[in-house]
Amino acid sequence: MSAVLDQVRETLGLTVTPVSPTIGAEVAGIDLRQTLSREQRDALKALLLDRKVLFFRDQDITRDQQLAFAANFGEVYAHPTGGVETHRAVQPISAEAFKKYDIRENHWHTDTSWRVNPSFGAVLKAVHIPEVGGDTIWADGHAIWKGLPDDLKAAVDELYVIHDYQDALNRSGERYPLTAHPAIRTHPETGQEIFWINYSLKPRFVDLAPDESKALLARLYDEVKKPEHHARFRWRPNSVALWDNRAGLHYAVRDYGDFPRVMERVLIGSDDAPYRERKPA
Ligand SMILES: O=C(O)CCC(=O)C(=O)O
Ligand SMILES: [Fe+2]
Repeated sequence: MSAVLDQVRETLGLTVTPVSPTIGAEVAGIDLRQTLSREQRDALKALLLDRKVLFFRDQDITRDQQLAFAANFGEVYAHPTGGVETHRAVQPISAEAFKKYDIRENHWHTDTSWRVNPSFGAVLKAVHIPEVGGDTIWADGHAIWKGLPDDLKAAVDELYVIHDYQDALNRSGERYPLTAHPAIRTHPETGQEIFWINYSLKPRFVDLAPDESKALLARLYDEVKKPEHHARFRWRPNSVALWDNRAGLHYAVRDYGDFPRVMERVLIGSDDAPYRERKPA
């Protein structure tokens, strides 16, 4: 495992348990109710860059503490669909909360990709876990890119994808312009090539005919779905996840029937680091 993990274990007494070779780790030995020291914050940031998503158990944090934890990594962003009554930037994630939109989290997606500068990441807390099911899966965008067959890599390398939030929100009456991002982005901090297509926002490739675009997206979706690229998390009450939205995709599994499932999410700012142009392969 990476040097970052060894260093964090030694210097801060954290227990870091990777859940796959490249993505995900459970982190114990830290209390998210407390203000983080600079060393703790820097260590978690380094771990996050390395692991792409971090999981914490038994963190009985208030909404204010969740906001404060998120703020260690950037400015908190209030999503336009709104927050809980008491906190505008704590977004309820549940069937109930999404009733008036066409938003579904059981597509492979990235968060707020309709923005010119999408979010850096998010802190998600489990509030009410269904009796069965309701896991969340994160996919390593770099592993997806690396695993693409050469012809797919070449086909997608220079393409831009449309992110269409208007369609998802059409029942809310709000208006959003279309945004385009490269299908393969360079991560602004790690420099990794990241497969970054949001399948929940009616993706289509700029410069491809609709049929061609659809066929290519479908072939790529098969790559995204490969379990080898995934870290799957089984929630318990007071579980918390922190992910780097620039590093891959995620998917909330809708396998809990009518059991209620309630999560609360704090989005972390925009990814203000400039998107570097990718060097030709
Ligand atoms: O509900 C979940 O597990 C994840 C939902 C999601 O996609 C998000 O919070 O960004
Ligand atoms: Fe999401």
